[in-house]
Amino acid sequence: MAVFEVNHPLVKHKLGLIRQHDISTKDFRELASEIARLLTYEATKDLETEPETITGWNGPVKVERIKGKKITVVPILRAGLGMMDGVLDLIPSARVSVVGLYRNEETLEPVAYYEKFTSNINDRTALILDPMLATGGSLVACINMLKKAGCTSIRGLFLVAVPEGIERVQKEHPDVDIYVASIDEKLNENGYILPGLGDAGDKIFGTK
Ligand SMILES: O=P(O)(O)OC[C@H]1O[C@H](OP(=O)(O)OP(=O)(O)O)[C@H](O)[C@@H]1O
Ligand SMILES: O=c1cc[nH]c(=O)[nH]1
Ligand SMILES: [Mg+2]
Repeated sequence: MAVFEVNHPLVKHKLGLIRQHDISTKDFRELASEIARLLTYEATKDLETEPETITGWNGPVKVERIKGKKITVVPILRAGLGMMDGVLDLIPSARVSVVGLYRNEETLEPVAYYEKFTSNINDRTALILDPMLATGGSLVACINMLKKAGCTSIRGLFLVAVPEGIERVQKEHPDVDIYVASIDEKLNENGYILPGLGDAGDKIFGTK
């Protein structure tokens, strides 16, 4: 498994803005989407292409098109929806598969409540979307659900992660690659990422 921390200046700048404590719902949403777009650019840079000849303005012209497995985007409800528009901006024809998970606030264990996958998920690369990778429990649960459905090619896109969550996923699912805008320091006693973003779901949905 490879972990890519995307150290692009635009990503760093936008992370600085999204960490602001009094950020509005509107700004948080816009920045989550913009960073997701930049992560998508990185997470798709090794997709294979194949040559094709099309008719251009002056006759035949050789172009390239993406070949191989098509993509399904997998937002983890709720907060993952905040990254979806940014990803679909770059991959507009991707199918969307949805996983509903919430973290029990006391045990920090993930609770699954919804699953709706695109057909033929075994023929697609899954791009899991979630702003936060904390203990890693939610990501491991989501990967388990995807693999059970037959998916064999999985990547995850996150705004912020911590080393312990990454290590857990590396151990349980060494075949899954992770793209993250920032690997932060640690979890606090309530399982929140420091310095982190706070509760990403609440910030995207305006529920606090
Ligand atoms: O790595 P973990 O320790 O599992 O924590 C990360 C999960 O917690 C958050 O979701 P939350 O449970 O707050 O649900 P929400 O998106 O509905 O707010 C976040 O969006 C991740 O899914
Ligand atoms: O810091 C965290 C950890 C889990 N979920 C969040 O929304 N934020
Ligand atoms: Mg939440």
